[in-house]
Amino acid sequence: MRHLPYFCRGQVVRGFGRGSKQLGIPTANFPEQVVDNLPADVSTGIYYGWASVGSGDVHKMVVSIGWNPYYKNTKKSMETHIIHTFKEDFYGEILNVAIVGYLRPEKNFDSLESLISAIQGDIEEAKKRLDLPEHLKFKEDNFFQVPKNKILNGH
Ligand SMILES: Cc1cc2nc3c(=O)[nH]c(=O)nc-3n(C[C@H](O)[C@H](O)[C@H](O)COP(=O)(O)O)c2cc1C
Ligand SMILES: Nc1ncnc2c1ncn2[C@@H]1O[C@H](COP(=O)(O)OP(=O)(O)O)[C@@H](O)[C@H]1O
Ligand SMILES: [Mg+2]
Repeated sequence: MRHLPYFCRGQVVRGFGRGSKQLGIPTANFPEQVVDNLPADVSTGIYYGWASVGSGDVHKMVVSIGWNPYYKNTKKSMETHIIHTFKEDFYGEILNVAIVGYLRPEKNFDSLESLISAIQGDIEEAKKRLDLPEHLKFKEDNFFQVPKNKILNGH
């Protein structure tokens, strides 16, 4: 496993629309290119860390990297659930993430309910761990100090 933290940003794209509708847990999906550029030593699995949208506030997050065995995806995805209630969707905006810790490997489940409760467990565990000083410090990292014009008008 790579030495964390791992920082990355990219545009939020559409996935299969399952996160909100089937699970009640929306996940902001990164484009294929961002997923393909993950270092080989960032293994698939469920991680936690910090995230912000554009130049917005930094929130706790959980992120899933892999093939979603429950849904048997054929393409690897990287999906971030931000632990915050947003007023509206933010497709097309830049999502900034700092992955600071690993929770567990991806698993298959025998029901949707079991998948949902596993994810809810991940969220509770992430909330606790992110309060530890060793993780809390990354909330203030320079990575998140992005000037507005740089990220809104792009690249
Ligand atoms: C914290 C977290 C843990 C997850 N764990 C698993 C898992 O163990 N197995 C799995 O098949 N999918 C897992 N998922 C992925 C969900 O299946 C996925 O978010 C859902 O299919 C939504 O996909 P969509 O963005 O394409 O709509 C996890 C997602 C999150 C946010
Ligand atoms: N707390 C949140 N965390 C992640 N995405 C959120 C959140 N609140 C709203 N969203 C929006 O919901 C979208 C993800 O919903 P989801 O059902 O997973 O659809 P998709 O399959 O298109 O990724 C995100 O792209 C974002 O615009
Ligand atoms: Mg999603």
